[in-house]
Amino acid sequence: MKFDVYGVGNAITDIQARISDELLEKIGFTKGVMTLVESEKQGHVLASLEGHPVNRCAGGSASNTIAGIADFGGTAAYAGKLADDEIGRFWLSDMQALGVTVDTPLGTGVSGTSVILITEDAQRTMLTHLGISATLGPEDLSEEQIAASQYVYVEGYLFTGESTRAAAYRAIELAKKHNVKVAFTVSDPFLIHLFRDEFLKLIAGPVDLLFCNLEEARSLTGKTEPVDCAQQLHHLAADVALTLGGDGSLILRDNQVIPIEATPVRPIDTTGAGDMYAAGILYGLTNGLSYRQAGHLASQAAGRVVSQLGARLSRKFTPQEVARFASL
Ligand SMILES: Nc1ncnc2c1ncn2[C@@H]1O[C@H](COP(=O)(O)OP(=O)(O)OP(=O)(O)O)[C@@H](O)[C@H]1O
Ligand SMILES: O=C(O)C[C@@H](O)[C@H](O)C(=O)CO
Repeated sequence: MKFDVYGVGNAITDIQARISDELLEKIGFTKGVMTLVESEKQGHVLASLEGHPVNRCAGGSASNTIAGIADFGGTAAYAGKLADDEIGRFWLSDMQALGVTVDTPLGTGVSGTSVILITEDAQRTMLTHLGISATLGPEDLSEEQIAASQYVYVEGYLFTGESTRAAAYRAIELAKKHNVKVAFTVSDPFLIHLFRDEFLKLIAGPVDLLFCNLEEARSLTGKTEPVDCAQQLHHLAADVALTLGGDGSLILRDNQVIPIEATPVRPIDTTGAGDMYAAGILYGLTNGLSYRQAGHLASQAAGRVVSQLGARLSRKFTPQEVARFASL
């Protein structure tokens, strides 16, 4: 079996609710970022959502990207840790239904969940309890599957734990050993405050393709203008995809700046926008598209996920749509 992409991440199930800014303020978490919390805290927050419809959906940053690649018709494998509980089995069956290879055995404990609060501006605020996902370690990776992949995709969230950080480094090491490209997503601005030097070392070292959003790029570079941020990062990494929310994205490749427009949509929920964008780029690059074509596909895919509730596409792309969007 050959894979377009092998993903490594915290396997998380999302529990989503749409709430007002007033309620978010009352709950008291920073809007737009991910905060790690204990499950008791999640329970208190969920209890305070009385009367709000709550929806459940498989999630996790790298796993959303891997699911997106499968949605386009790509081949993918994933390493992430789930418990043998109702949520873990739900997550796994969702991934397997997409044809994604996940060989990490279910463990004992509690599966990771993220309570995602979506405000009227379509922004998402995430309260994540990692549970067993934090125990993913180097031993959970498949060297054989990594060697059979074109890219390994590593999420920055893995750096919040010793075991998951070791898994990230091992995945990168195995990728390099087998001449597999390394793609890395910064994941969240708070991680840069904790791991700036480490991330910069990775970006200037083994990372072949970097994904980040504008806030992350500004924080990494100290620059303000998107193109200045992207160019500075491109001095470090061969390929850079800088996302700019509703303003689209910039792809930098061979000292060339490729601007990609956003797809005009009515935003409902931005959860997973960056993840789905990465799916479009990675699917495109591993399936013969140019960087510009991959960017168009990524923009269409991210636009679709922004115009619906949840991080996974509720309506998949047909092969005809993939071909049409990629040729724009
Ligand atoms: N309002 C929007 N309208 C259209 N497309 C959007 C909008 N917001 C985001 N996108 C698309 O999604 C891509 C990624 O968005 P963004 O830069 O917000 O990433 P992100 O911060 O990583 O997202 P998230 O963390 O919410 O998943 C953008 O480059 C764009 O293509
Ligand atoms: O970053 C996002 O917008 C969402 C995801 O990465 C996601 O679904 C997640 O990490 C929580 O499960």
